[in-house]
Amino acid sequence: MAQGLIEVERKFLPGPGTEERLQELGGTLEHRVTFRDTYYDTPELSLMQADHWLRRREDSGWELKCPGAAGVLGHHTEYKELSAEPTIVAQLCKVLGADGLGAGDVAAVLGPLGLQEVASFVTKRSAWKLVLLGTDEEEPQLRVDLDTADFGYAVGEVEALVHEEAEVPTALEKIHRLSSMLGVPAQETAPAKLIVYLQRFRPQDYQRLLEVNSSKQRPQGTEDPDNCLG
Ligand SMILES: Cc1ncc(C[n+]2csc(CCOP(=O)(O)OP(=O)(O)OP(=O)(O)O)c2C)c(N)n1
Ligand SMILES: [Mg+2]
Repeated sequence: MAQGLIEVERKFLPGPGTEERLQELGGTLEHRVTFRDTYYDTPELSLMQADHWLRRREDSGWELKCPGAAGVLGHHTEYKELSAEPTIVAQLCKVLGADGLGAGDVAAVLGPLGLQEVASFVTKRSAWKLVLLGTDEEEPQLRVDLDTADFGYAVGEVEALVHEEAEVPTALEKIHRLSSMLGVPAQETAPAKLIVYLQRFRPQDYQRLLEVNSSKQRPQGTEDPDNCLG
């Protein structure tokens, strides 16, 4: 992925007819791929608590997702994706309040920053692309990923990659239109694979994240329909 693009996406729960529906809508299957993601954080989950998500994806290298202007908003999320290692290291140092580690490899700063593996799982993905007919602008093209993680959780995402914040509203409008054409209920949200992994295999970490997010996002005593952990 090109450096610093903004990923705008909406997750949903795919059904048995989702691929057929994508074909009916003119979508083309780009590829089916299998990869392992390994996520890293401090023992206190300082990165995740700051809405930063560091992972090494097999065959793609290091990636850091940082919140965009919206972060998690209602049913969609907006993240900047960093993939150049010096940029990732600089951002990690900033978030974790560390100085003087230079701008080297991510692997070299894991130890000094106290980062360790917190989750690792394999995803089988079918990746689709689609141009919505009847829209004035072809860009941004929409992508739909249908993922199944090796711990038995399936999730889809409709996403657009844009270069700047000004393009986000158009991207969102298209994402919502396609989601509706795919039959995704307007109010449906689906958690990220990593969040379900933590919920199942690291329940204390999951609880900790939930508490931090709840206290950040809502006034005391109110409901939390848009909790960013989905
Ligand atoms: C509903 C919701 N979604 C995401 C987040 C934030 N978040 C949780 S885990 C997480 C990191 C994993 O992101 P995700 O898009 O689920 O991973 P994946 O689809 O495998 O990667 P891609 O190929 O798209 O780059 C984020 C950003 C959130 N807080 N709430
Ligand atoms: Mg995604």
